[in-house]
Amino acid sequence: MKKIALGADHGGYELKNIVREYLKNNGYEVIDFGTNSSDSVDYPEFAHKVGEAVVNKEADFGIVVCGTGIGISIAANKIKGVRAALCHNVWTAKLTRQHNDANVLAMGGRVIGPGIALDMVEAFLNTEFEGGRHTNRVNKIEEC
Ligand SMILES: O=C[C@H](O)[C@H](O)[C@H](O)COP(=O)(O)O
Repeated sequence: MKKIALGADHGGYELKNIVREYLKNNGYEVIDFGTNSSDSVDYPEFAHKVGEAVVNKEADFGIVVCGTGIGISIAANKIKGVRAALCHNVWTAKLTRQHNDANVLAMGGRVIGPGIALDMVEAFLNTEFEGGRHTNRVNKIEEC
């Protein structure tokens, strides 16, 4: 069973909960690092918890959500070994797995609706890294 780490600030809290219930209902194990209310919080805290869980292999993948997805993806990418991709559609959610071997999906709770978000989550979690010409590129990211 795939294990997914979730994190959000207040701007992503509602969408994060929708994603959590969807994942639980579809056979995934979920580690929810919060936030757990719509009270204002700072997104780096949640990005870092999710990122650490992914690089420490407590989770197979992470999903992070803030208002735009921008701040929380920037913060997640500060953790060495995290490749967080901010996506707004299924095409990019799929391609970032195939080409970038992304291990964290970032979304904007104030940008996209739950329908597209869940389709993106499915695409992200069920697409394999293609390797090949992309392997050197991903390795070069990790050398930085
Ligand atoms: O990139 C940052 C995120 O979109 C945050 O969710 C956003 O900045 C929070 O804004 P506010 O404090 O105005 O709710």
